[in-house]
Amino acid sequence: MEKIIVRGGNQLRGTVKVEGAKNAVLPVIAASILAGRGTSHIYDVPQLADVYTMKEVLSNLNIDVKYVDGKFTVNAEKPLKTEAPFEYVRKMRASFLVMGPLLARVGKARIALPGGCAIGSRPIDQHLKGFEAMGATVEIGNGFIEARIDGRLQGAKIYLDFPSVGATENIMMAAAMAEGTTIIENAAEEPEIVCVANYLNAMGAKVRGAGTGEIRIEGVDELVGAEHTVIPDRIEAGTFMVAAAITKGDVLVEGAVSEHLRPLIAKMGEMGVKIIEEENGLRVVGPEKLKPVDFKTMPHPGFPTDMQAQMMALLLAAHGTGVITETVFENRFMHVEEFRRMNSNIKIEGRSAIITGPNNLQGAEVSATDLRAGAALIIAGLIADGVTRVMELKHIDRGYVNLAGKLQALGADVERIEEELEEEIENLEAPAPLQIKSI
Ligand SMILES: CC(=O)N[C@H]1[C@@H](OP(=O)(O)OP(=O)(O)OC[C@H]2O[C@@H](n3ccc(=O)[nH]c3=O)[C@H](O)[C@@H]2O)O[C@H](CO)[C@@H](O)[C@@H]1O
Ligand SMILES: C=C(OP(=O)(O)O)C(=O)O
Repeated sequence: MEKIIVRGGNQLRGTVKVEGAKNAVLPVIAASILAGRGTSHIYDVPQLADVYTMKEVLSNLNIDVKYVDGKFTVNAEKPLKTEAPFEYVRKMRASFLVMGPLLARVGKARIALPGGCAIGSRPIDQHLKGFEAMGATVEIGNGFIEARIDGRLQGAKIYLDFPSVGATENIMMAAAMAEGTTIIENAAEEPEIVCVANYLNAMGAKVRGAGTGEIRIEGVDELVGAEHTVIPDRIEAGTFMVAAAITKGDVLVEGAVSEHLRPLIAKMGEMGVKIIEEENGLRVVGPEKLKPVDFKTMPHPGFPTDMQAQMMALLLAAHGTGVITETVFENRFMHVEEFRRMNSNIKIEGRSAIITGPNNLQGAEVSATDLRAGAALIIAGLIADGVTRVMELKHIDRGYVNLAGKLQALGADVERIEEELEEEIENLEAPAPLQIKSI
């Protein structure tokens, strides 16, 4: 089993480059199913476990997919299969994003039910409500959701009860080839939605208003393959920003887009972190003494839930008490137990975590309960006394390319290692037992 080993105490310095956004590339790859003609070329595709899972999902649908050197090529001209089995959906909930495109292209999709995950039950009722409003029938049974439509999906007005990112994307993709106009009200406004809409439009779709709460999609008869570059990953960028700040470091996060990071920049600024906009990214300079802040996670442009755990790590180092309220997911505080193993003072009251610092963090063996929790534990390890060992790296690999290597390049004492190898190194380092010869 692999683990990441962090020895605290080093300041981060230098430049780190941000990858293409995981949460944009997954729906973009799903959207490429809509092209009945031509090949799509998608650039800046990060080498993540989730990208490989999505590649498998598409191959399984009889789609030709190639992924070489950050470029993803998709050709969906052959007759499509319509099923995404549990082995994929279990690994990655975003597999469910193929439902909208399949319904639009072939009028049928059978996808395994996503089920719950570490951060909450995560229902998909808003996706299904959208498809039903567009005329599809939806049946659930034997662990699958099957949606069908005779003929084409029909444009509809759909009000989302919550601005769900996935539901907005799934409905937007389905509506791109529906008959007539679809209006999504209370749509999610995340930058990733805009990235998907731009790709759809490059394929010939007519999507307007992405990035606002009302998206208007005029359905077209056909979409064709197109070229598209994925936006930089604002959550990866934010993760390095926090890592730089906690070590009182000075790091240029190359490719970070300030427009996508407003809530994080504001809150880190309130904590005393200096964030300077440079031509090619954001430079982050950590202060001697961090101040505490309160914040609530919210849909964009509110504070992103995907940065909550990393910011909790930063609050552990702040002088005073800060309160984090998680409103997007009902159970996204699994990392608190792991932080406690590192000697931290955190209280949970309902949906809020109360963090009092500064904490004298101690290295410990901890588990990445989800991908952001994993990143947050590594960040805490950067200032902990002694050695932090982070396990369950499969979660981290879903969303971060070479996180340990990138931190190491910035000067952190971080390495990724096989458990057996660590034992061997420890044995080598241990002093040889004293030999007493009998006379
Ligand atoms: C691949 C991807 O892009 N993942 C992101 C996406 O996930 P995802 O698209 O799954 O997140 P949603 O915005 O859909 O979910 C937000 C909340 O709405 C609820 N909900 C959602 C859909 C639905 O039909 N019914 C319902 O009740 C969820 O349980 C959750 O409590 O947005 C989340 C919120 O910013 C991020 O944390 C994830 O990193
Ligand atoms: C929760 C996340 O992703 P997913 O929706 O893919 O689980 C995340 O990226 O933090």
